[in-house]
Amino acid sequence: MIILYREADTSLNTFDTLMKKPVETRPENSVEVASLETLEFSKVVFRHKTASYNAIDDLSFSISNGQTAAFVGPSGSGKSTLVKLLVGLYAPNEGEISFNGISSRKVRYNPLRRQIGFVTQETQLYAGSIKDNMLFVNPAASDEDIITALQKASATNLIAKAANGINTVLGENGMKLSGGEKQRISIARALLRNPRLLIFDEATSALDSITEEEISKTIRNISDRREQMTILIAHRLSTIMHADTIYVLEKGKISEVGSHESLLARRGLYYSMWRQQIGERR
Ligand SMILES: Nc1ncnc2c1ncn2[C@@H]1O[C@H](COP(=O)(O)OP(=O)(O)OP(=O)(O)O)[C@@H](O)[C@H]1O
Repeated sequence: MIILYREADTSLNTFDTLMKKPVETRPENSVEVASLETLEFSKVVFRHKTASYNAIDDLSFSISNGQTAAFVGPSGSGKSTLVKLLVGLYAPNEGEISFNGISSRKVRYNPLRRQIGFVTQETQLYAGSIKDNMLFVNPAASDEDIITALQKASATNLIAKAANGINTVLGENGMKLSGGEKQRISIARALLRNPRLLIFDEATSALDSITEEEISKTIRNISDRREQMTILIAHRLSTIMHADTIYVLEKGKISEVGSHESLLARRGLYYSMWRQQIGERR
């Protein structure tokens, strides 16, 4: 886990830096999606400029409010590229991405991005209080909003042991947090946006297996509340097995789709990844 305590005026994390990249240079990007309820990829093809193959190849899926979709697959199968397409950092070469049925070629991305909460394996907190770290994403949030978000992220023990509650200062001269505690703050921060879509991108990959299990449970509780759409991206299948639909990616294509049980019954790539990971844990 990479932990950075940054100055308050720098970006929160790499993804937020990326999210700030302007994409609304075209006048046709004028339609605002007020409350994101559905997301659809339809036969999307994307090729990096320097590549001779498609990173995303004829990919179709859809998700609507309350549902959880997971994407798994070997390194290089296109998981990161898919997320970048989703938030408009890349535009499809072919096919269509739509939000509430509106084409990505027409939507205004900045209001859309404000409805997306993102948790990565890189937890970046800056030197300031827990509250400062939370307000960064939603300056209008009240103390009560912050505490509710921390509760949903199962971070109440952390607040109970912090000397000054949410006003406790973090960082080199303040309270030191474990990897799991930092990740809980990161999850609470994503929730404080009241996101319509939550993306957990390898959110437990940098944690030891006991902490991973605890954080996975928290992620599951959050997605089980069905208050938003949830997208899980992970190598470790224990983190995603509860998803409504699991998509197995191979070389940019969906090779298998289904629930955990149905994919195990297929005895394909998902099954072999599962067998391998169970073996590693023994
Ligand atoms: N900027 C880029 N330029 C050229 N090719 C790229 C670029 N980024 C990714 N690729 C290629 O696109 C394909 C998909 O990569 P991507 O990073 O989306 O995979 P991934 O499943 O997220 O991998 P990992 O699990 O290792 O993060 C790979 O073949 C990768 O080499």
